[in-house]
Amino acid sequence: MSYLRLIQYKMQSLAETVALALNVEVAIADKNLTRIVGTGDFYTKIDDVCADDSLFARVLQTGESIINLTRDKECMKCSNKDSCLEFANMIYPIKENGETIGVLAFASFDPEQASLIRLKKEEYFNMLKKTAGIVEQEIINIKMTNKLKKDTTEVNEIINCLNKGIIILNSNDEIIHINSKALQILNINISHQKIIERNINKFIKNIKLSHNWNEEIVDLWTINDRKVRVIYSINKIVLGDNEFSLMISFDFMSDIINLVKTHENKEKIYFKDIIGRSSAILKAINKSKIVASTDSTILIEGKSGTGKELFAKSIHNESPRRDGPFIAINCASIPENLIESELFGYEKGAFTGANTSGKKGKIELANNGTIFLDEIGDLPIYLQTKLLRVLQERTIDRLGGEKYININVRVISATNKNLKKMVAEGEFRLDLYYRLNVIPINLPCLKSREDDVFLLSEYIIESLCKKMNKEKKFLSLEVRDLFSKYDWPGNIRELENVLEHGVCFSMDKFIRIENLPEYIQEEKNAHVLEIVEEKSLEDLKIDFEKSVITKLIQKYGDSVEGKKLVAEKLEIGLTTLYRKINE
Ligand SMILES: Nc1ncnc2c1ncn2[C@@H]1O[C@H](COP(=O)(O)OP(=O)(O)OP(=O)(O)O)[C@@H](O)[C@H]1O
Repeated sequence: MSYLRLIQYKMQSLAETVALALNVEVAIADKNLTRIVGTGDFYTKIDDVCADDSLFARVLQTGESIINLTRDKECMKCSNKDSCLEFANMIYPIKENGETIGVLAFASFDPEQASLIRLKKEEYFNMLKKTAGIVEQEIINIKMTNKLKKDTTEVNEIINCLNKGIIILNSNDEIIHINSKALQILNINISHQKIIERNINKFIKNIKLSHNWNEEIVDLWTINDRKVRVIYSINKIVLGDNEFSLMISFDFMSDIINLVKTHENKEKIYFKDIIGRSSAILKAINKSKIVASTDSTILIEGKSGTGKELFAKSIHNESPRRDGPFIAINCASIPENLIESELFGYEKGAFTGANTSGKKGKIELANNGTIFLDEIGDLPIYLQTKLLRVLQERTIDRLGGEKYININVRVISATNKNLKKMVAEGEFRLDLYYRLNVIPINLPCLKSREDDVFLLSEYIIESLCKKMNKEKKFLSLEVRDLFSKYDWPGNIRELENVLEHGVCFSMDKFIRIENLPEYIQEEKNAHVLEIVEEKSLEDLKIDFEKSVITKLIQKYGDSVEGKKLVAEKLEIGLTTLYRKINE
């Protein structure tokens, strides 16, 4: 629809006023030569299309005005000349951005009117020009209004998409935009329309608007007599003519904390980050890769430090839920009286000390993602029943809540306890055990993982050296020997700790026994005693000689120069040293 059409009624009334004041008839035709406004004889011809060889058409084509006061040769070219009743007319182009989009005409249908126009030609032409100017201005206004409406809709659309509360104020601190998240956070029982143009202080009592711009501020706002802890920032937006508005963006502090926790857990770990080539670990990785693409409930069993959390994260990050949250909760590390509210959340006022606005539980936070229930064997038996319902019905009810909330989570649980034994002893619900143990994944302990201890050591040492800004280090032969004999009750976590100690205290490129924590060194002595009891004195002498030579070569180097030094230290000839090395 053309802009002229949009302002048709307004222009009709303008035309009637002008016609009355000047004693002429007025018409406006649009770009398609359709008459859209008309007074007098023109009125009955509204919506008629003018001839395309008419004067209207010519003004449209050339963009030049025409004054035709005598029905002279100008009219002869018009195919409508025989039925035309006009005695005189003047036509002016209506332009928008330099383009002619219509025409405005003054015309007379009786001789008296015509002689008036002829008499006051200049004044009439001036009025015609001014009236065309009014029409053009009106078009600009309607365009601006349309654009503003569109901009407002766009701004609203944009700010509604933001996952933050956004309020925009004008220079009188009145709300001119507010997004749905803000309405939700403020929990104000008032419609969007009713809040617009109301002063911000009516809703947020103690908001400080004169703060440093763009800085994140943590503060307590009073909303509906509730104190709410928020983090907010204010940006000043300068509009034309020194008009400015303020944009307040804010969040509940508790939401931010939950978000941070969620992201902490969402550290991107994939199967490729799980180090190991032993058949036992490869079996676990392959099984996990297959189940990652499904939504099945998984139970990861393994001793402490075997990588249960690492597996849970990899499964999540390589599952269709990878873009959703990964929320971990350790059932053993939270005091028993807090587990229920941590897991299931609570409604406001559910118990003394509860957050006044209620709180989402971890399961609810994991909606559309994965909940990782670590150390599930430590979940108190009365909560096992509640968890069972979550697994069966996929709904939760918050503490003190009256309604069930639908949730869509994948459950991965982990344990280092023998759940089957716990079931037999009545410490774990059998039905819950079956629900959790749909796909069991068993993680092998480090001791049973063949040479993985060295592969893992290499990987861990490399990342530790990078972290500590040290040159690349290697395990000495003695340490390798110890590592392969040690039981590793703390599995990979223990290996990480032992190596951190080693890297920290090693002064050259080898990590030696003396660089390791003392309890491991004692372990070595225990092994020595075992060995002493098992071997003859002659064998022990050979072993000792071998370890001394190895150590000295590690210290002075494998070069001829290094070996000369070693022979000197041991007060033996170089040939004897070579023979011993060969032996
Ligand atoms: N295969 C592996 N490759 C690399 N790092 C590993 C591997 N397995 C475990 N780790 C590392 O060992 C440490 C312990 O792993 P994780 O926390 O996943 O074990 P866990 O079985 O969940 O332990 P816990 O039962 O004590 O909670 C982590 O730092 C982890 O990155």
